[in-house]
Amino acid sequence: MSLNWGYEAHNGPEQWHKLYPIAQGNFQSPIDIKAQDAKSDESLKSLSINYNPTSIKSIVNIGHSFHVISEDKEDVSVVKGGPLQASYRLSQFHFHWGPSNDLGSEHTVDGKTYSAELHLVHWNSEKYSSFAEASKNLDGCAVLTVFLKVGNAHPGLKKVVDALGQIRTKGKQAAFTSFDPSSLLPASKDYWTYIGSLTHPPLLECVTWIIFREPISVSPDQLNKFRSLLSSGDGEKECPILSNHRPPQPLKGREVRASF
Ligand SMILES: NS(=O)(=O)c1ccc2oc(NC(=O)c3ccccc3)nc2c1
Ligand SMILES: [Zn+2]
Repeated sequence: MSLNWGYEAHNGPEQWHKLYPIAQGNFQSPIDIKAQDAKSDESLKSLSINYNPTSIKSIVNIGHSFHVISEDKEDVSVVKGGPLQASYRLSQFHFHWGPSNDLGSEHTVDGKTYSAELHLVHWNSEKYSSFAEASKNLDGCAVLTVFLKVGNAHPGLKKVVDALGQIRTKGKQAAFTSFDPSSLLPASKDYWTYIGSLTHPPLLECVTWIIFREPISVSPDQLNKFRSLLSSGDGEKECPILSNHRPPQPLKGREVRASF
């Protein structure tokens, strides 16, 4: 496998360990959450999520997905509380999806897949000075995760989906401002949490995962707009991003806690 890892048979999740041996590590993500094995933990505080729409700046096609970039030079959009021992700064958010609506999420719940999964990526700005530095540490990152269940169109997703036409090909970037990521969170803040990794290379084991139990809705048309993004660059043969989800990885004895 060359350095350009992806999600196809020749460069996908089953090949990643050849260049990234940590892929076979003991704290890999995603996982299948077995709801009845999750330990209800009264000591888990409620999450304090404070997002400021002014921190959201741009949207970029990174080839295997798209990122909505948050300005992270200061603590403007942050999450703390819950399982976190520090304040974590929002760096970017993105989604994972599949070729059809019956799969696409990375985490699963009792074997159930959702149509897509939102990751809001944060890094510990109390201890580290950047995502890159934080990602080298077990307490470096926190990812808030929301499942997307196919059904009605989600109003909060509309602005994101409508911007995808401006970043159709790999490397394209567009201004994307005054967006409140909180509009993508479910009403209930019940969550599961466990220690794991980034779900694609460099697969670093630096993430406190916080996964909301309640999904938000997404319409088939909105999902098709995700799939209309191209992994190919301008002028190249068009190659749509139909799948960018890693399958669940071995739990290796880790505990999953529930806030509810
Ligand atoms: N699917 S995931 O586990 O949420 C996941 C997986 C791999 C990731 O690599 C990065 N890098 C940056 O955000 C970054 C931001 C600024 C500078 C350098 C890197 N975020 C990731 C999230
Ligand atoms: Zn992700």
